[in-house]
Amino acid sequence: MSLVLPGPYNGLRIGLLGGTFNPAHSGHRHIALLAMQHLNLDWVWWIPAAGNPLKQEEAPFEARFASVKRMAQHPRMRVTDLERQLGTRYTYDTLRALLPRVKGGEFIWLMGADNLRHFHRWGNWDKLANLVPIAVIARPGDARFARLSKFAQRFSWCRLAPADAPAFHRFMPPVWTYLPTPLHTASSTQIRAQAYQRNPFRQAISNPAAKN
Ligand SMILES: Nc1ncnc2c1ncn2[C@@H]1O[C@H](COP(=O)(O)OP(=O)(O)OP(=O)(O)O)[C@@H](O)[C@H]1O
Ligand SMILES: O=C(O)c1ccc[n+]([C@@H]2O[C@H](COP(=O)([O-])O)[C@@H](O)[C@H]2O)c1
Repeated sequence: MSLVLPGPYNGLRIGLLGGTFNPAHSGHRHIALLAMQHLNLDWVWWIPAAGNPLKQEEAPFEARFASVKRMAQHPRMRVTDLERQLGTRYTYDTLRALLPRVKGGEFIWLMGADNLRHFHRWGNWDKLANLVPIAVIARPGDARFARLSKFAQRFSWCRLAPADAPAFHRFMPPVWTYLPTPLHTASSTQIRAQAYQRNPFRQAISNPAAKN
């Protein structure tokens, strides 16, 4: 199967920012910009999830994709429907399908600190950590959940200091870092809740009350 990639990758360092993006917001852009800066990324590829295995009641892919397009306007950011093309939902499956097709590129998985807390519930989470370096970016919330997470404990031995993270390429995964960057409070849940208060009928497709 041929894959339409969002841009060049050979010899380049690319951050992969997967997300449900229901909708994309300025917090996502904030972490994409910080990751670029702290990890010396050439590009950030935003990957709207085909369907997050741990979430229900997502808005249609097309609407989420369009919201990412608006938020990712930057000369070194691209949006891709890779998961749609690959037919994958689990990140492990996405990366296993993608990485062999983009040899010559250096890829880093980007995620907010909230995802560390439940990372051990992701499909093949420990094998996933063996596929790519992972950069975790600070997010408001109780930092203990990240610090005490199964992931942080299991992989404590291969955690790099933030200053060493631009040298990810010198290490075989598993390797990860936690970037204690300035915080941004935006959240999709909050945006959906505000939209719902303004007009409950129009928002029925992603009623925040249905999430928990
Ligand atoms: N304000 C933020 N600061 C840091 N990371 C964030 C922030 N918002 C989202 N992220 C990260 O961006 C990625 C995609 O997030 P997602 O699309 O789930 O947004 P969200 O605001 O967390 O959504 P929801 O409120 O619906 O759970 C995740 O890795 C998440 O941790
Ligand atoms: O593979 C999994 O089991 C898995 C579970 C939860 C989330 N993910 C991925 O993690 C990324 C961020 O998810 P989210 O819910 O924070 O938007 C997105 O690309 C999801 O597809 C992946």
